[in-house]
Amino acid sequence: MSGIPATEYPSWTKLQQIYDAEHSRLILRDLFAQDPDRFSKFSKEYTSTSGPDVTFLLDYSKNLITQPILDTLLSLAREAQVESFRNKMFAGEHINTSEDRAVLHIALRNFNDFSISEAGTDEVAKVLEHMKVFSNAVRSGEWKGYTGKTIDTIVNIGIGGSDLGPVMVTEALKAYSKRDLTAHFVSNIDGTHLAETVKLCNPETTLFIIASKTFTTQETITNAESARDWFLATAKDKAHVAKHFVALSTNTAAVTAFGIAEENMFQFWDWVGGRYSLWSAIGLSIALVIGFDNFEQLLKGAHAMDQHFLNTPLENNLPVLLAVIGIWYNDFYGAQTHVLLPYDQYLHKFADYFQQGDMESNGKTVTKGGQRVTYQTGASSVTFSGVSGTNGQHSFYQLIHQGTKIIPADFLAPATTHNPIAQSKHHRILLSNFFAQPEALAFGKTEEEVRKELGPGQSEALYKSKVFEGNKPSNSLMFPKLTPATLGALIALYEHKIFVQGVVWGINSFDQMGVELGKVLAKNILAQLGAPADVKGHDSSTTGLIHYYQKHRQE
Ligand SMILES: O=P(O)(O)OC[C@H]1O[C@H](O)[C@H](O)[C@@H](O)[C@@H]1O
Repeated sequence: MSGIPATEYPSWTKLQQIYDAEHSRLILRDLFAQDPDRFSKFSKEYTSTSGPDVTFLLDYSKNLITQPILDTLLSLAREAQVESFRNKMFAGEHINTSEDRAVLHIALRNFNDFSISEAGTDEVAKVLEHMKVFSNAVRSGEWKGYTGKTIDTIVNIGIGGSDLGPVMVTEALKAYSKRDLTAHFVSNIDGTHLAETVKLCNPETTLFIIASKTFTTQETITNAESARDWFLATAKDKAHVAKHFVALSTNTAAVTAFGIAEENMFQFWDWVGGRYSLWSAIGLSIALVIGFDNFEQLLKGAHAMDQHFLNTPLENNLPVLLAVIGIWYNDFYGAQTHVLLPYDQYLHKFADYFQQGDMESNGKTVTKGGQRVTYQTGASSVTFSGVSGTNGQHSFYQLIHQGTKIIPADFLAPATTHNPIAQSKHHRILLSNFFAQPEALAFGKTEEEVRKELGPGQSEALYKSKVFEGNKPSNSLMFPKLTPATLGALIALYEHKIFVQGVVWGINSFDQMGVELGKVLAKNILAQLGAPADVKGHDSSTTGLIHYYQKHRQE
């Protein structure tokens, strides 16, 4: 985030030279054969030094790197002043320069460990207490709906960062959930999302949580207003809204104007980016589903990872290692994609979540200094979403194994499952795939092996089609069990990875101007949808599409 183009660092030039001279010789089969200690050299175990016990193993030995390459990648990080910018973030400096804001999601899980002089950071504990009292009251049944019934359903209405984090975490920690409280998440402006959700709700026992940092997001406010209409169609009296609607926001004026009392508003601050907000009041639905104590464990697990990131030399710093290895593929191998592949059904939304985290943070073409970059950013950004476990193997892995593209992958899995059904037979099968896939990707299958396997007399085309070139890189990350604290640490690990990449690329990882443009354009068109004559100022394609809609709509 220095704003200096990455190409100006001496290590960038050196990496390009190394790539040009050596990449054809960087063959994982050979690298492993040459060095029996490769695994121990290129893997690290993380153990938390504060808070709840969290440990995991990061194996990065199946990457197309040697020690000199890794050293040069780390030099690049040093030249880009990653350490200094990391310290600035933790100190509350306004590193989000385009919006002149601090970037302090780390303050939300800091538990007064280190002091930060930014307005609002002193209020974090108060909001956490508010969340605790409220979530306990709802979970215990003490908080009643307008007819005196206990709340049994919550509906979080939010989009982007005000949706994806709570969705991902409540799914990931379902094993810790309160079974008699059902949670729904409505994000899409498509009325179908709300309509299908309220079909499952009883207005007397449903609590709506309106989650929006700005409280101006069109989708969220429209969904919230329609939810309120749906509720009032039964409840009639507007005074009942207070028992069934709460807000999570930085915008008190807009929340009160909507009709939600200030005491039912959970505050956060402009230094919390939307895609980094699950640790804030935006996590209220998480606290409701898994209980406040577990929510606190999530925060503490993340805080311990923050300390690791802050205090560990770069060569042992796990977010930094993931970041620079990602840069190696993105900027020197030209990789367009990076996949997150959790072998854990509970983590089936993990990639969805980091799609926003990575792509909205680092999908930028200009540096902080305003120069257009000449290299790829937002790298490792496109993730395949919605899959976990072996499901992906039966859909898109073919392209990773035998396609023409290089797609680096991160495999994640727990050693122990929360659901050891059939004496953990399922889990052993799952994990055997977790071990087998990175191995197959790295080492492939040679033509010689295929010929031996198939025997003579087959067509040449068949022999060739069964060859796996291998040399496809991956990281493997294994943890004992998916606990709230472990999940917190994993999320923080990837958050900091994204931060480090942004610093090296010289971009601002904390604004999202691209998203803003879409909002403005849609608003203009919305005003023109009435009649064909209103449709003005568009290209012939857009005009044609709007005219087709106007001809065929039935409202
Ligand atoms: O929480 P809100 O203010 O409603 O914003 C919701 C989302 O809006 C936009 O899409 C931003 O790019 C996201 O970062 C944000 O999470």
